[in-house]
Amino acid sequence: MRVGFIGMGNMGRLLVTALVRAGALRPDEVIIHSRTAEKRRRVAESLPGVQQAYSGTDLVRRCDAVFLCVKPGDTGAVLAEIAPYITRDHLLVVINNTVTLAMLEERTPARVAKVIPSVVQTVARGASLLIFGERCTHGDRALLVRLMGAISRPHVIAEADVRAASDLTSCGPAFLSCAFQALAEAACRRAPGLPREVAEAMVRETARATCELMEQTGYSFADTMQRVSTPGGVTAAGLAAMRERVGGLWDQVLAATAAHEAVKREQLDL
Ligand SMILES: NC(=O)C1=CN([C@@H]2O[C@H](COP(=O)(O)OP(=O)(O)OC[C@H]3O[C@@H](n4cnc5c(N)ncnc54)[C@H](O)[C@@H]3O)[C@@H](O)[C@H]2O)C=CC1
Ligand SMILES: O=C(O)[C@@H]1CCC=N1
Repeated sequence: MRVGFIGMGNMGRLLVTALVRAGALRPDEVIIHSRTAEKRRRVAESLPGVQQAYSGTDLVRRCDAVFLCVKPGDTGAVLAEIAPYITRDHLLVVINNTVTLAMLEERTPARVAKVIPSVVQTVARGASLLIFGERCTHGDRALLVRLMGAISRPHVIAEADVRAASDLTSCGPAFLSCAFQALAEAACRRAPGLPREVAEAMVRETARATCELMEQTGYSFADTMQRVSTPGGVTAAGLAAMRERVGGLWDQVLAATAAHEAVKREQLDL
């Protein structure tokens, strides 16, 4: 089995590194290509045994499965180069939601799938999303579940649900960081003696421990809120203030990502 990765930016580099370090792929099973030679050289040097391809077509000819780790807008150019060399024996995997499985199936005879990773897979944690096209075989499904299972908790979902689910899993680290940063900043405005880095560390430690508490006890979010809210106490007062705004806020955030994605999909040269 040879698995190729085209695009050695943040995500391509992260996936190759995490999969090899987790032992999900042997270095000699991995072939990488990136538009910038320096980027692929750096990754190959950091992972001895990983091979470099000198063009997209070189990579496709040498691989059974190919991950397209480029930005949605660069997918058309990559496909223009590699599509003539893609056969039905290839598994073609896209890692963004803007490019649809139907677009790939139309352009190539490959079995196609979508894997939505997350930056938290740098530490081999968090959720990933898997979406399989109709041409995928049992072996393709097993392969992607095994690979992503080595570095994350994979969830197989319908393509129609990916935008919102991806807001939880792949945009999630940014959205949660934004919310946590605002919480720490609000505390610092009220407690001038509290250094910002200390407030941010307090939020991180509390977030990590809250998740561990829920995992270990089986508490839901509602259970956790109830446990913390002493009757007549301060948490309930704070939650009442939050509830006025937070539902509508997240609806707006998810509407913004969906609208942006729709525009970008319209602009694809696919
Ligand atoms: N950053 C994140 O947390 C996540 C990103 N994604 C998706 O991952 C994809 C890549 O994102 P990033 O790695 O953040 O972007 P990036 O810009 O860091 O990396 C893209 C890489 O593709 C290379 N590239 C472009 N055209 C090429 C071509 N024709 N041949 C070979 N290489 C080429 C570029 O040189 C660049 O290194 C995007 O589709 C994004 O939506 C998905 C989940 C999470
Ligand atoms: O911001 C983006 O477009 C990518 C996709 C999900 C996370 N990062």
